[in-house]
Amino acid sequence: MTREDAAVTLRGISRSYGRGNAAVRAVDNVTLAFPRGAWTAVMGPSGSGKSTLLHCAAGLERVDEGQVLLGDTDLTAARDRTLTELRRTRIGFVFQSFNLIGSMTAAQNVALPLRLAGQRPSAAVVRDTLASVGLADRARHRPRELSGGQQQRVALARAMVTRPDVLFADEPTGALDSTSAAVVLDMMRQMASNGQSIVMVTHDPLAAARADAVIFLRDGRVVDRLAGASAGQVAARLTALEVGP
Ligand SMILES: Nc1ncnc2c1ncn2[C@@H]1O[C@H](COP(=O)(O)OP(=O)(O)OP(=O)(O)O)[C@@H](O)[C@H]1O
Repeated sequence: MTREDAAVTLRGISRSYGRGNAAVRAVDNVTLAFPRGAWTAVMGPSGSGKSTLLHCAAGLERVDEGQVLLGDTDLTAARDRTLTELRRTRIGFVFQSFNLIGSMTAAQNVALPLRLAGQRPSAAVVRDTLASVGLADRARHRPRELSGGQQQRVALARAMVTRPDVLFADEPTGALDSTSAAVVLDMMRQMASNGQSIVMVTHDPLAAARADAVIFLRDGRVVDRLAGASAGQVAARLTALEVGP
């Protein structure tokens, strides 16, 4: 894959926590490209470094070694201010716990990234973005007045309103029942089909099977990759890694 085809390129990245005997190499010399316009899932046993990898790729955390490129932009060389700006304008993030602001309506939550970027969001943009996740009629509702699935859809709309280069998702269906999860995954599938690059960490083989490809981590390293796999194939691979040598 050339650099032009990659939404995010990781070159020999490592990230450790702690010092001395207590040091943990959460991500260990990973080289990987997340293709542009594709949905990639990241799986692996608990503690294999999935969240750390995602946070490093999204510029939420610094790497100790190696290089992270967002398109052509070197995040590792960026100063903190530049990185904050890049995160606001070119990266979208959704979390397991939604992270909406409770005192704001759905529309205000969706408008927030544009406001933070110094723009005055038009009502039409906010309305259209909420409509794209099927929540045009919930614009004035606050998070506590919405179901978990609806809250995650507001979070998706908030992440997408800036038209980010990459949408990062950390366990986006982890707090949802299976019906709400399926709706959220359908929306992410639609976004990917429209050309949105997505990188998603998940424990759920059903969620991973909706992605175009699945990367498997163990002990901070990439150990396998499946493309177009069924949920059963993904689950079997994950189980083998969890019990493997
Ligand atoms: N802030 C931190 N301080 C110390 N150690 C950490 C920190 N964050 C992660 N680690 C360690 O780094 C390793 C990888 O953690 P990480 O959260 O990236 O794994 P994960 O695959 O996302 O796990 P899970 O599936 O359980 O969420 C683990 O051993 C973890 O204990």
